Amino acid sequence: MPKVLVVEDNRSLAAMAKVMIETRLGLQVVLAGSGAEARGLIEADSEGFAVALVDLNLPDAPDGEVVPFVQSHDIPVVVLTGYFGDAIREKMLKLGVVDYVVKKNISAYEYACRLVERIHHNYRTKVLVVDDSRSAVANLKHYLSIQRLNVLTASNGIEALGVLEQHPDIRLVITDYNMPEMDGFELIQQLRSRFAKNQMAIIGLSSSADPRLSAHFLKSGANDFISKPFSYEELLCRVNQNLEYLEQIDLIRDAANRDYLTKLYNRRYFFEQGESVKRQALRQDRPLSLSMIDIDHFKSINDTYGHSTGDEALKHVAGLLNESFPDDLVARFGGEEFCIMHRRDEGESQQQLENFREKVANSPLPSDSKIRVTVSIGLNGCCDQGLDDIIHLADTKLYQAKEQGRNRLIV
Ligand SMILES: Nc1nc2c(ncn2[C@@H]2O[C@H](COP(=O)(O)OP(=O)(O)OP(=O)(O)O)[C@@H](O)[C@H]2O)c(=O)[nH]1
Repeated sequence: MPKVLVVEDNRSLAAMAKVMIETRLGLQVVLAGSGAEARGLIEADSEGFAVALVDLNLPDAPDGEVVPFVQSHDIPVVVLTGYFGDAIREKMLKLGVVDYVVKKNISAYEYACRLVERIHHNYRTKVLVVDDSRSAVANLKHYLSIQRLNVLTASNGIEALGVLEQHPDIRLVITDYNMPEMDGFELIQQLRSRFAKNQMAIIGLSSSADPRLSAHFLKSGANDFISKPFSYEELLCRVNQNLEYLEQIDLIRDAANRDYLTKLYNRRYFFEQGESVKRQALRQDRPLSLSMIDIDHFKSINDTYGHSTGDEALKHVAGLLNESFPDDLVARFGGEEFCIMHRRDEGESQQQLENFREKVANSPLPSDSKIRVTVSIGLNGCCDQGLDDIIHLADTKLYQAKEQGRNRLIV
């Protein structure tokens, strides 16, 4: 699990930051009460810290001396300071800290917590910078790298489209307006024909004094616009805002696609995705198979131990499904019934499903070692029938498994 280092001599503030980061972000926090302790922890730690929150004024490092040391170990730093002035701001930005937070009240810690989350996500977020000026690209790359974003570059629109072919998971494009070959507007139009606004953010960039430019960028499909020259902080805020917006949309989309209790995909998503997995497999001539899985005598679990134990059993089986079929499309179809689209043929799936069936039968519920459940399974190959028909065939086999005594697989 990624770790966060909090360097703070005030114990209650340190404890508050720890609770906030651990409960909200699920990241592990390591506390250091002094500069010396921070140095010791960093030197002793081989895995490294994803980010550090560093108090500027420590008894043994009263003037931010810890900051360069932390940075020299390639750890991004968010500075916490009780006092704020232009001199400190200049000094910290020159050092290349991610941001500085004035410790005025709890909202300062909430902001710091959001920055930690942002950096944590940025490690796996790709940004494309498109500008024909090498110095502008270098400057942006430097600023974005401070925030731990993965920066790709292109010097015009045509080159940018090529980079996107290689990296379709780019989440943010920052593009200049005036470029040879293909300018910023044409690039945005091309991008918008492939990526919707809630899939990829685009920030337009220009040094032109023409006031119509920002509106033109936004009308072309950009999410935002920055005038050159800009400060590091303006860039930070705009980039963060746009990425946060995309991630909120991802969360909403994900919540709509998943079952609330087990967090597996729901039936609607299974049908939506299943069709495209099927089409892709057909195109690439790869095998597929489909299984229906049902927990045996589930009603009696509810009746004997109560509904919450029934819920726990569902989550338990869902956990084993995730563990056993990490590459497949797994969904809760409703009640105590699950469906898997396996990216392999019947023979291979049969072996995997037998292992899974045995694992379920041998794994008691975490809360009570006396309670175990079993599952019945129907498995069918995926040929050129429709998804409904394949599900129906697997379902028929599942009922045969029930009729033949349960806790078994019928192919
Ligand atoms: N706890 C809990 N129970 C659920 C949930 N959804 C459905 N159920 C219960 O699951 C039970 C399914 O029972 P049945 O369809 O009779 O099947 P069964 O008892 O598993 O019997 P067989 O399938 O024939 O082995 C019903 O009692 C539902 O109320 C849920 O989200 N949580």
